[in-house]
Amino acid sequence: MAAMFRPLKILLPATKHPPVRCCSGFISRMRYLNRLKEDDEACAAALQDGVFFLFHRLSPLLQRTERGTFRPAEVHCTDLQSILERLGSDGSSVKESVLIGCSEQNQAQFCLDVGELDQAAVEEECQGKFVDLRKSFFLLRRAEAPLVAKGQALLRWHQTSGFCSATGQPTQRNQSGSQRVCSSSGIVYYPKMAPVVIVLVSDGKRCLLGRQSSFPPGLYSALAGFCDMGETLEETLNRELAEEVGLEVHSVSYSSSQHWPFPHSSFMVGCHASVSPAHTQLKVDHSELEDARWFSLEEITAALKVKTPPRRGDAPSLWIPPKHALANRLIVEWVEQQRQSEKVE
Ligand SMILES: NC(=O)c1ccc[n+]([C@@H]2O[C@H](COP(=O)([O-])OP(=O)(O)OC[C@H]3O[C@@H](n4cnc5c(N)ncnc54)[C@H](O)[C@@H]3O)[C@@H](O)[C@H]2O)c1
Ligand SMILES: [Mg+2]
Repeated sequence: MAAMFRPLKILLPATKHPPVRCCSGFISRMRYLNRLKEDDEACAAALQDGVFFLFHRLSPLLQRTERGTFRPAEVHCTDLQSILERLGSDGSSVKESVLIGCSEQNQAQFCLDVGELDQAAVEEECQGKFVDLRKSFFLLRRAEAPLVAKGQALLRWHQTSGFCSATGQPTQRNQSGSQRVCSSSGIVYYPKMAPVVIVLVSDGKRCLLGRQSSFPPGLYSALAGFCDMGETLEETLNRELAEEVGLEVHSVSYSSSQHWPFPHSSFMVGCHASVSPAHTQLKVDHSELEDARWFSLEEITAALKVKTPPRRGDAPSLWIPPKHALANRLIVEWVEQQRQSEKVE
């Protein structure tokens, strides 16, 4: 029988999600940002007083804090101009920055790739280090990682969208970097994200995780798949589970979402789904997944305690995606739910 899908519902109390910002400060910031996106002159003025996150060939610049943690280096516009001058640049590249946000102090935030400058010289000037995005994403705090990922995704989009796919003519960006327009046809291009559904399936006592052969040893994650053209989220979820593990689920609920920068920009929609304990047999498609298995609460609890991936030569042990990944959030939510239902029983 085909799986039945109820409308997606919010699984957890709203307090588990980032608070909805309802103060007037938030509204005015959002309106200011929207104006900067649309109005080239206003954005050019904001560049003169903005803060900049620097990248070198798409790797973000990080600084070590006194506590030994990492944060993205923030450079004020006037400091940036002097640094560029000292490194022999005329500063014209600043207008290639992309707008990524607005601080609580209403200061516009931009990202700039200084890939044309000597990497070590910029690092010395800024007392930081350019670190590959995959590494830096997991070194940063949960609040900062998405900002850096967003900046890198936008910079990458501009670097690869210089020409119109209809006319082959150059495209020109607006000042904020929120769009590009073909100089010949006027076609407007916006940054693209690929929608992906990620789902944690439970049979009531165990949850289902899988691994691709490209994953590091021992790493298992919730199952994920790109949406095909024309599909609803529920249809993608249904198809992916059928394709990858031969399962039909009987209920689906929405948890939360995230922008995922790897390997390119995806918009990940996280869901929970259930199967009845009588229909848990897996038929894994090994062309897609190296392995998929049901894991008990004890196994998942132990995996959540693994803070660093096992090193080469260590005994193989289960570990799951780190805390910035939506898969981790789904797994933590499932563990909380299991513990709550254990208390009730
Ligand atoms: N944030 C997280 O917690 C988390 C966890 C697991 C997976 N992911 C991400 O989810 C994404 C999808 O997972 P998957 O690899 O299992 O997907 P998948 O099962 O759809 O298989 C990937 C294959 O789908 C095809 N494909 C179709 N549309 C595509 C598109 N727009 N872009 C790229 N490939 C496309 C390609 O052939 C590709 O090899 C991956 O990029 C992965 O990084 C994120
Ligand atoms: Mg998949």
